[in-house]
Amino acid sequence: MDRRDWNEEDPEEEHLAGSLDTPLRPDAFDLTDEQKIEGIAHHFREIMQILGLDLEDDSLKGTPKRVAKMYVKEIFDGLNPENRPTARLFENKYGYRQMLVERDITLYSSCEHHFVPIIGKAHVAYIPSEHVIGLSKLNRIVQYFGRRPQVQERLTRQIAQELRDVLKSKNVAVLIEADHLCVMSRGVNDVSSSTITSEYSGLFEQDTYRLEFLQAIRHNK
Ligand SMILES: Nc1nc2c(ncn2[C@@H]2O[C@H](COP(=O)(O)OP(=O)(O)OP(=O)(O)O)[C@@H](O)[C@H]2O)c(=O)[nH]1
Ligand SMILES: [Zn+2]
Repeated sequence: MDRRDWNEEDPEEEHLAGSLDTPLRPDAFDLTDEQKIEGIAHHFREIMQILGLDLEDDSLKGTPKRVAKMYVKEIFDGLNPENRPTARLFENKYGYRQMLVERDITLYSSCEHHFVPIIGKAHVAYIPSEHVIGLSKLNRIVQYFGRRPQVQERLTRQIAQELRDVLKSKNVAVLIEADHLCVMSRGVNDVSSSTITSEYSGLFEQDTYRLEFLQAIRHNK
């Protein structure tokens, strides 16, 4: 049996293991956005027709195109690497060496199993060394990876990995608390449960840093 099933002796190796990539087809970028919108609108029209909806109806006739645009340009535009946020780094002239926590970042994503919303909050933290990052870029990174069909586990890890890459530091923490509409509004119809996922690396593997982070995100404004 794999040692790591029982004993996380090498946490660094552990957090780097596994595939973080959103599964994409090799031809994922062959079509332009306009071609994607046209294709999705065509197929969505068929879905609506099969459901028995009257596409001549004033209110419904624009829906296939509306949904297609929403997929390509809004809720799934994080599939397009061109939309990856550029992370503005500033020299850490202030010599700030403590934890920086950006908490309560609004998170919208979509469940890749049911294509319905995941709504929640992301909390991220890092410990600066040579550089600090523009605050809004933390929100933008969360937003970018949220705008894909996702499972919360992968979303959490993609955000953490991006922060490590951008900041060139392992000292990163990410915690997401979210409601899954696929759990709330259908299936088990549970409106009270929510899902918490996290990733800690570098100094955040240590209890003191992790607890400081957890305390910071629980504290009321
Ligand atoms: N691990 C994980 N599971 C998720 C996430 N979002 C949705 N799911 C689950 O994905 C599972 C899909 O299971 P299936 O049995 O194939 O789908 P289903 O028949 O619609 O399942 P029910 O939701 O139980 O009705 C469900 O249990 C969902 O709750 C997520 O972010 N992470
Ligand atoms: Zn789902």
